[in-house]
Amino acid sequence: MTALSHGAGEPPRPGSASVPGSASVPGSASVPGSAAVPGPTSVPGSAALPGSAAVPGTATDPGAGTAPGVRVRDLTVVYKTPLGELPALGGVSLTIAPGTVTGIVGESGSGKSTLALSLLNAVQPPGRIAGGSVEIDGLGNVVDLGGDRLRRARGRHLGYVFQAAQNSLNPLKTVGKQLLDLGRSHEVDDLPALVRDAKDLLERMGLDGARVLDSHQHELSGGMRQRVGIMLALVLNARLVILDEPTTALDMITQATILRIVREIHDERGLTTLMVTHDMGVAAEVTDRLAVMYGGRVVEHGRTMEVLGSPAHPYTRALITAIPRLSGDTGQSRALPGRPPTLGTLPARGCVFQERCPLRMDICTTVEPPSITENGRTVACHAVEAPMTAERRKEHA
Ligand SMILES: Nc1ncnc2c1ncn2[C@@H]1O[C@H](COP(=O)(O)OP(=O)(O)OP(=O)(O)O)[C@@H](O)[C@H]1O
Repeated sequence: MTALSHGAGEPPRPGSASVPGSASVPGSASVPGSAAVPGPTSVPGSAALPGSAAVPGTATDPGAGTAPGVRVRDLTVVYKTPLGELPALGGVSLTIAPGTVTGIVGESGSGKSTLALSLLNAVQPPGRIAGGSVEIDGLGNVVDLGGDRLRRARGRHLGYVFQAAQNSLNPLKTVGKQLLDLGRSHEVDDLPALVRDAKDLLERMGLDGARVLDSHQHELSGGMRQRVGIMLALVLNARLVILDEPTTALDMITQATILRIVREIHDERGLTTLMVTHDMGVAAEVTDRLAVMYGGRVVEHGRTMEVLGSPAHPYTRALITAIPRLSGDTGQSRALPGRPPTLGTLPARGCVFQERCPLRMDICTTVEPPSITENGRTVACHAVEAPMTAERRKEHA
């Protein structure tokens, strides 16, 4: 997990426990030690959609108003370690269809937060994007964006909440004051409408909107602050929303409720949403597509119900078997044996999952499996690929 630090609008450092104030909030003036916010200027696609409380007076932006698609290609992100630069993402490719909610699941350290940060070009030292591209409709390749263009893009197009959102607010200002700062920094000219939208969002998430806007950070519980973080990510009406475990301070039932509400807002406003989660149950309920990560790779990606209903990759199968309510048999559920790799223990060659894989073959120790896509499902596994190839041969015989 990761946090988006604010102060200077600096993005977060994945994996670093020491990131101050995290979850973030697009746009807005930052105050030292405050939650802040990279990315200024105007509000993304504010054309009102049915049911949405759109932000009025916003920019005329070519990418605004429609849900963007995202194409990640061969993305490699490395972190500097005592052993040298090691890849946290090793050539990830992932296509996110416009208008979908895509869940990213996988054990701790699999690279979920690093991937989410890369979509904002927000990987911080000691990490860096070492190769590949992230094409976002209306924005282009964000890996090539920098400086003011990048800050503007984050505000206009990208709403985001990173984990630990509860620590990201400015302790010196009320939430309402921070909301107004956010609106001004994005050139929202109807600030009263922005406040109405914020209240509406907070109330949908079960809070007293007026009271929360009048409160300082210390007057709110962790779960309330996380909901404020979600509100701030949505209130500017960005069309691409990136949520990295935004509800961990909430109990399980409230988490599920809030994510259901996020899903409703996604549908009403016509967004593209990426949601990092540890919770496969939540993923099953609110996502359209699921990408399963392991060792800095996307090992399987497809329609959520298909991935969960008939997992192809042995890692996906193991993940599902480890969760009783998904495997449907509490007697059968068991923890995945072994440990996920760290940057220093990733196999130098072959498949990243080889050490824990029940289907391991000789080739798995020497050749990295390619990602093969069939019928909307992408799987990177030699053991899965062999039967698929045989099937294809039969079909063409
Ligand atoms: N600042 C850093 N310096 C060195 N290594 C890092 C740093 N941040 C992340 N990593 C490493 O990169 C890999 C991917 O980390 P990342 O935080 O993206 O995983 P994750 O799947 O989001 O994990 P979690 O579920 O625990 O948040 C891990 O091995 C992690 O230890």
